Amino acid sequence: DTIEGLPDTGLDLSSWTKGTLPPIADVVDSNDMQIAAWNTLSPADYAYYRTAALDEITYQANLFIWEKIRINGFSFTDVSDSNLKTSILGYQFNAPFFIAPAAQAGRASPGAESNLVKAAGAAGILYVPSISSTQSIKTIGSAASSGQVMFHQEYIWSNTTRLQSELDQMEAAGFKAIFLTVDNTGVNGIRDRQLRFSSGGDTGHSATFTIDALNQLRNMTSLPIVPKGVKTAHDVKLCAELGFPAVYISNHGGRVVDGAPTAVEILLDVHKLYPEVFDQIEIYADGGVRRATHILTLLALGVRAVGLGRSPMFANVYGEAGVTKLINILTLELTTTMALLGEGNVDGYRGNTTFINTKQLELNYFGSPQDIDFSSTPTSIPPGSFGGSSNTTSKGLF
Ligand SMILES: Cc1cc2nc3c(=O)[nH]c(=O)nc-3n(C[C@H](O)[C@H](O)[C@H](O)COP(=O)(O)O)c2cc1C
Repeated sequence: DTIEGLPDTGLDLSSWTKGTLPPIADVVDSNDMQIAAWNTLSPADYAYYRTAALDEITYQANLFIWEKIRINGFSFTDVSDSNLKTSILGYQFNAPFFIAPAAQAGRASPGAESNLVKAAGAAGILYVPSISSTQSIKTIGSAASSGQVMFHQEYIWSNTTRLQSELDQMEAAGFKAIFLTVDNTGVNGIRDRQLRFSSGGDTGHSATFTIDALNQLRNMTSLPIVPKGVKTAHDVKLCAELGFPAVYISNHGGRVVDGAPTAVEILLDVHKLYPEVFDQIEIYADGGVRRATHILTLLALGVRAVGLGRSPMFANVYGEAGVTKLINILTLELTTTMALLGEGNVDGYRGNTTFINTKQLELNYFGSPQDIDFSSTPTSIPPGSFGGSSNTTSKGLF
């Protein structure tokens, strides 16, 4: 039997009591974290995290797109060394995945966002708190360990006084960049599970966020801005042309436009239509990432770093220890999978489509397998250009 439509990997719930936190030792992967949260949280809190827009077609597509992709592994290579180090906007982190902005961490644990800050800081990975967090910008910022780099997410509020004040608070609290979410154009998506069980989301999103407004906003902060929630190849190209240092491909975990393509499909479109973009701008992506294989697939398609939305929120039912366990699970899955694929260095995967076969998906998405030129090398921001300290440039080994 599957729970919540997730793959059946043999999790035994027979000793669990509904409404009680199960032993953390029972959790062996990110899907188990979701099932532990489903078992523990109130229906309202669980629905708030789990919900997605309308018929949840995009939510499901995010989770199951990976089934249409085959991963190629190579023998006869030396995989005795492992390296996951990844620069994001010129800052060094220990893994190619980060904790994406997701609202209201306090629904899972009284430690709320601070738990995520501490787990990310100890592991040396990036956390990007949401502006709709339980805790304040300042409280989240002050939970950081010394030298820990965080970015902050922001929405485009129609109230520019609020917007300016929040951007100023983020800068003052030491955040190094802004992920500006551009997919809630005036409104949130309509989410049935939230309507049935939970309370409404934030309001006050600007419905007039044109390129002129965007240019005004760029003058409101000295921090680098990365548009998040870009969901067509067209807008990826536009962000490169507008001179952003990076762009974040995301359908918001299926919570905004039901029917929107997955990050994988958008990336295929970018390869087909605007392959030069990979040499111009850093690309981040998220949606349905639950396994190391999902991360490596996105890297092979030209992504620099991959976001985790729901999984860390679910893991937070165990507090900081849960988030740490989730990070450790994904790190071990990554180093194991990379060794088995014959390339122990994460830089060897970026933009290297030798590792993936997307023909079945291309047939499904474009009507026929494409002759896409996958030869471009994804870009990374040069050291120091956005205040970053150390940085490495990616170079494929194949
Ligand atoms: C409960 C929840 C709250 C979210 N809140 C925000 C938010 O405040 N700002 C934002 O840019 N994205 C938000 N997102 C979207 C995530 O940043 C991310 O794009 C998405 O969750 C990735 O998909 P995944 O959950 O399948 O990993 C939220 C997602 C969830 C599940």
